[in-house]
Amino acid sequence: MVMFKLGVIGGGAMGAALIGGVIRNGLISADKIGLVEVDQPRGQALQSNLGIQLFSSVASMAAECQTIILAIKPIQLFAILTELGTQLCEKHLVISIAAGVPLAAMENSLPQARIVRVMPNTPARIGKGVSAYCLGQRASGTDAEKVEAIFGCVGKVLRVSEDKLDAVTAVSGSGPAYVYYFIDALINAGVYLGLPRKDAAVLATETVLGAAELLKNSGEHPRQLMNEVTSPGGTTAAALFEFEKAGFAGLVMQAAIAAAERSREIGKGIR
Ligand SMILES: NC(=O)C1=CN([C@@H]2O[C@H](COP(=O)(O)OP(=O)(O)OC[C@H]3O[C@@H](n4cnc5c(N)ncnc54)[C@H](O)[C@@H]3O)[C@@H](O)[C@H]2O)C=CC1
Ligand SMILES: O=C(O)[C@@H]1CCC=N1
Repeated sequence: MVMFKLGVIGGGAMGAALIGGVIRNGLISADKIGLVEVDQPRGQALQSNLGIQLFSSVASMAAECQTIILAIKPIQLFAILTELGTQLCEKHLVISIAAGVPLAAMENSLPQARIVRVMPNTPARIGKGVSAYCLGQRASGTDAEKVEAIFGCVGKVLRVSEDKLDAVTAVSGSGPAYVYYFIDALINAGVYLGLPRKDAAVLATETVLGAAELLKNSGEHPRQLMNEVTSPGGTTAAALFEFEKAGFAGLVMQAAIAAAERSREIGKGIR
């Protein structure tokens, strides 16, 4: 258990996942975690379910919490930075998880605070996330340790340079949605072929989980593991031929490249 108070602005999908993980892992006790959430019923539900403190303004939070996570959408971020600007001093560490928004823009808005940018993902909800972070100019090695401790509560943590964060967003930030898209399609294929939807869902989900675990644990190349499934003249070869003809690999790459490009646009304030 560490002795700092953590403030979170925005208790949505990611904010709630982070708070839950930090409490579950015993890094910070619930009474040392504060939340500002404009959606009052949501804020109150998180307060009563998790035992955290609700603040009515970012100013009151900043007066009590020197480590603050910004878990609002990029479009909401600058209004919050403006509100925070006069409240923060060099003792504050601000951690932004907003997609696209560069450190320099936040450092301009908050000239005193130390800032870190992190890109987590939604499996953080069950402690199976992966996050990549980069330090702002004023942030220290101690700040890096703090970020690793917080995000380590919800999964793996990597440090990268800021120029890699759009790519990280495209691969792991948005990545869970690509995987669900694929699983959903595989379930529908099973249903088309006559499986009950419930069975198709178990088969598709366990297949993705098992294949990912095997890839991770074996250390083998994905192609090697693909070859292991693909018998000469067999069923898998027939399926993979269809993927090849449709340009599936190129499509996945194009989709991720579009996500990275959108992250860069968000960084430039393009709606
Ligand atoms: N959802 C995802 O997969 C990921 C999201 N992110 C980033 O995390 C951030 C949050 O995203 P989500 O949690 O998905 O969004 P969300 O919409 O689920 O949560 C945002 C929360 O902020 C609250 N909020 C809005 N304005 C506020 C204000 N002025 N003061 C206090 N609370 C306010 C909303 O009521 C909502 O509960 C975004 O910047 C996004 O780019 C990063 C990685 C993954
Ligand atoms: O779609 C988005 O903008 C956010 C960032 C990464 C995942 N979701």
